[in-house]
Formats: sequence, C-alpha cells, structure tokens
Amino acid sequence: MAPSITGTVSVRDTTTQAPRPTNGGSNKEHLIGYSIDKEKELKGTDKVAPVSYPHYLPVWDNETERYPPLTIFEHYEHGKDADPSYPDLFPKDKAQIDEITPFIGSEVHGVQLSKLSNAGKDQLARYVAERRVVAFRDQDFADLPIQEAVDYAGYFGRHHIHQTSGAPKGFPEVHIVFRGADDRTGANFLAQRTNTITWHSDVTFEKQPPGTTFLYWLDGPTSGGDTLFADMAQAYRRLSPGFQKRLHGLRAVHSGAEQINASLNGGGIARRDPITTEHPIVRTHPVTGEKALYVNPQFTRYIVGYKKEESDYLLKFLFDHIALSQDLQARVRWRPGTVVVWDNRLVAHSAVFDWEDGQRRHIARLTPQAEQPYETPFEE
Ligand SMILES: O=C(O)CCC(=O)C(=O)O
Ligand SMILES: [Fe+2]
Repeated sequence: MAPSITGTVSVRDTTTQAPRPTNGGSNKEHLIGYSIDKEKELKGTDKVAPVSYPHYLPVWDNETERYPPLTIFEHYEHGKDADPSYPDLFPKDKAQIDEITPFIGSEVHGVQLSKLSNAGKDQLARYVAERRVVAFRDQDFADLPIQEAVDYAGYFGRHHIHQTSGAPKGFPEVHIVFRGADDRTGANFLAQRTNTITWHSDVTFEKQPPGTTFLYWLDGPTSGGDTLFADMAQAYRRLSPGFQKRLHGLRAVHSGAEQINASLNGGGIARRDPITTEHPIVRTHPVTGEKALYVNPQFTRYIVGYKKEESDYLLKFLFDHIALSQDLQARVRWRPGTVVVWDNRLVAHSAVFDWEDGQRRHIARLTPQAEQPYETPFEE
C-alpha cells in the first residue's frame, strides 16, 4: 500500500544521474533545478504547452517519506514460462516488428501491452530479454489510472521504490524523469562538461536490481531526448576467451551513497539509508542463460580484492568498451504513446540531453526488481 504523501512537497527536476564516480568512470553530476512555480508562471502564456499528465508530476516529501532497508524476497521469473514462439504477444498478422539493429532493439506496432494476458506478459519478459530493449508504439499505458499501470508492472516483480527520485503523489513506486519547460540546467551543465551521457544500469547498488523495466512517455521535445542502450551480453561476447575468463569470479562493489548525497545536497530526500552491494562482474540471465557484463560507471565503485589502480584500470577499460562500441548499441527515439521495455540485467542505458529550446520532457518508469545477480562458470 502506498504511503500517503503529506508535509512539505517540492517539485524539481529528476534524473537517475548520480554524482562523479570515485573511479575511472565518466559520468556527470546530476542535472537539477526544476521549479514548479516557474513553470506555473510560464503556463497560460504562449511560451509553454500545458503538462499533458499533471497527475504524473514528481513530488518529494522532505519530511515524512522514509522507508526501512529493502528486504530480500524470492523473485519469480515469468520469462521462464514463456512460449518462445510468442503466440500471445504477437498474435498472427497483428504485430509489425522492426529490428533497430541485428542484436539489440526492436520497434513494435500493433500490440497493446495493457491488453496482454498473463501468457502474453510471460512472453513479453522473454522477448525483451532476447531483444534487450523494445519500443512499443501507440500504447494507452499513460492514460490508464496510475494504479492500473502499477499493478500491471507488479506482475514482473516486486516494485522498486527509488531512494531519491520524485514520484507522482501517492505512488512512490513510480519513478519520474522530468525536465521542466523552464529548465536551464542542461545549458549550465554543458558549460562545464562536453556531453551529457551517463551510462548505467538502474539501481545496481540494490541486492536485487530490476529485471524487466518499463519507461513510458508523457511529454517531450519534438526531437531530441532519445535514450541510448548498450547490449551487455554482446559486450561480454566481444571479449577474448582469455579476458572473459579473467573476469569470471571477480566481484565489484556498487554504491548508492553518492546518489543520496547528491540528493540531500540539492535539497532533496533520502527515502532509505545508503547501501553498497557486491555483485559478480559477469552475471547470467535466468531465462536465456546468457552471460553479460554487469558494471557501470554510475554505481560501480571498485573490484573486490584489487588494489585501487588495478581496479580503476580494469573498470575504465570495461566502461570505455561499453561506451565506445556503437556497434552493440541502439538508440530509441521517443514518440507520444511509446512504452520502452528493457531488461536491466542485459543492457546499460543513458538519457541524451540534446535539446536546447526549453521543451518539457516527462517520462515515468516502473521498475520491478528481479533475482540477486549470480554467475555461472566460464565456458570455452
Ligand atoms: O531519461 C532517459 O532517457 C532515461 C532515464 C533513465 O535512466 C531511467 O529512467 O532509468
Ligand atoms: Fe536509468
């Protein structure tokens, strides 16, 4: 049951971006600074369109929103039950599927996600694991009552409640990505940095990070604000057998502390105490059995048992490998009505802040948690 939000409610820009890493990563400080009053001031003038989904505007409760640590739970992976010929997800002659690249990314027309049976949802989980990220067009998801969207995604795993991000009032399990129409932090940010790319997998500092993850469009610029995805299984396969073998057995520490500090420093909230968690550097997918790299510059801090220089060096290599290999990446262009579903165990992703004309960008994420990452032995 969602706690009610009372007390001081503030509305600001939100992204999942954490502050500078302590290792060789290349991520950015988070982009902050939205004020609802400014947007209200502009509203009613011809400078800015009204918010399409005002009930999805992010709020924070600085005073009362506080949660105990997340507990371990038994995750049921529905993708394991899927018929791999996808008869319920893609009934005959209904769906048009366009592969964005051979390995990663599909764009689907003609399927209404909200209407899927449980068999269809099982197949969705599996299909997304196969394709890594899928953009479903012309969806009614954003128009459903928020509770229905929440219930829908809850089929795939226990909802993650984000430690810092804004959420629609009364729905802390919905993570909101928002940049207001008055927002100038992007320009300010780019005055200090050369780009806005922040590769990450979501909340990898948690003991049970997300699996099948949903992001759906509410408002956005006419062009720009795409999302980048990198195929982490393909990134693993591109390495030589000798190098793959070296990575097996290594574990890395992921930290959520810097994200919490950045939130508190910016006047935001911390819903839980910060945690760090060790995960294997190579994890295995529970449905497909594929191995994938599982490190990211946003949250991975160091390799357990390595000296600092060794750890920084190896992590930098892996972060660069992911960021520079555009031949294992897909770029998803948003359109009204789009729902993007990805498997957070198999991709890294990054927002692209490349529009400068003050248009609003507003997206909602539902983030079912999955199993504790595990590793299976290296195979020649
Ligand atoms: O804004 C985006 O394109 C992606 C945001 C993001 O990283 C997320 O919601 O997990
Ligand atoms: Fe993210």
